[in-house]
Formats: sequence, C-alpha cells, structure tokens
Amino acid sequence: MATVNHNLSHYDKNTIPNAKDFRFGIVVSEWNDTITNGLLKGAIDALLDCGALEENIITWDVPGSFELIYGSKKMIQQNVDAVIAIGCVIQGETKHFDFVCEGVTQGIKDLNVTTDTPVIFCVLTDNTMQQSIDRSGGKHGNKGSEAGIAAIKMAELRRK
Ligand SMILES: Nc1c(NC[C@H](O)[C@H](O)[C@H](O)CO)[nH]c(=O)[nH]c1=O
Ligand SMILES: CC(=O)[C@@H](O)COP(=O)(O)O
Repeated sequence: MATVNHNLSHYDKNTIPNAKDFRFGIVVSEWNDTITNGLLKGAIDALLDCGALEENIITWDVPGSFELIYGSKKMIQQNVDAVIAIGCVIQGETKHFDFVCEGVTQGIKDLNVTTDTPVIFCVLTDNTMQQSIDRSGGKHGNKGSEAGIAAIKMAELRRK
C-alpha cells in the first residue's frame, strides 16, 4: 500500500505494548532539519503516548543521513531496547541521492543483522521537499510516529 493510501500517524493503542519499561535511542540527521525535527517530534509523541518515559529517550544529532549508521551503532552501546534512525534525503542534481540512500539503507540493515538491538529505518527518500513535508506531519501523517510505534513493537519482540 502506498503512503498516499495509508496515514503514517494512524495506530491503535490497543495493539501496542506499554513502553514504560523500554529505553529508546533516537539518532537524527541535521540535513533538512525542518523535516527531521518534525519526524523527531512525531516519534517522541508516539513513544510518550504509548507509555514511554522522557528520561528513557536519548536523542543525538549527526550531520547527515549517511552518519546515521555510525550514530546508531554508538547508540546501541547505550543499552537501549531500540534505536530510531531519522533522516531526510531529497533528490538533487546528481546521483549522490542514490548513493546516500543505498548506503544508509544497507548500513541500517547491517546493524539489524549484526546486533541484537532493532534499528528502525525512519529515513525519508523523497523526490521533492513537498513530499517530505507531506510525510513529516503533513497530509500523509508523520513517518516519525510510524517509527516510534515500530520501535515499541520491536523492543517487545527483542525480549521474547
Ligand atoms: N543530500 C543529503 C545528504 N547528504 C549528506 C550525507 O548524508 C553525508 O552527511 C555526507 O555525504 C558526508 O558523509 N544527507 C541527508 O541526510 N539528506 C540529503 O538530502
Ligand atoms: C541527496 C544529496 O546528497 C543531494 O541532495 C545533494 O544534491 P546534489 O545531488 O545536487 O549535489
């Protein structure tokens, strides 16, 4: 289902574990910070709405989405139950978009494979700024909310 047919901020609290006992790490790219800050708000709001404690949420900034890989690796060492990697990559004039998107995707995938801490992929890979606006609290909801809910569910799974 494409995002246009699915509001990213919708969730049913009855289907989500209480997050009060979980610790979360959030790593946020500074590139396109008006967007990433909106994603961060969505993630934190969802975590708190589902019972997470503010003191159990650690937030770090990194320069760009490519640095989410190393930042998430270091965040895992903070003994958190899940990490949320937040970025916004927008197509420019060159192929750099392709390499950043592929690199961060593969890097976060590798962390999920090689460590025992789930790293949630909250990286917008958009053609235009408007698409990013629409997905960070705009008409399609907030991918940060989606990521926060995913982090809770994966933190619960990790304890099985
Ligand atoms: N163009 C975007 C970037 N580029 C920067 C890279 O992520 C990285 O910081 C740089 O290559 C140094 O290693 N980053 C984004 O997050 N979004 C962009 O649109
Ligand atoms: C994703 C990027 O790195 C890109 O926005 C940079 O823009 P450009 O391809 O015009 O250098």
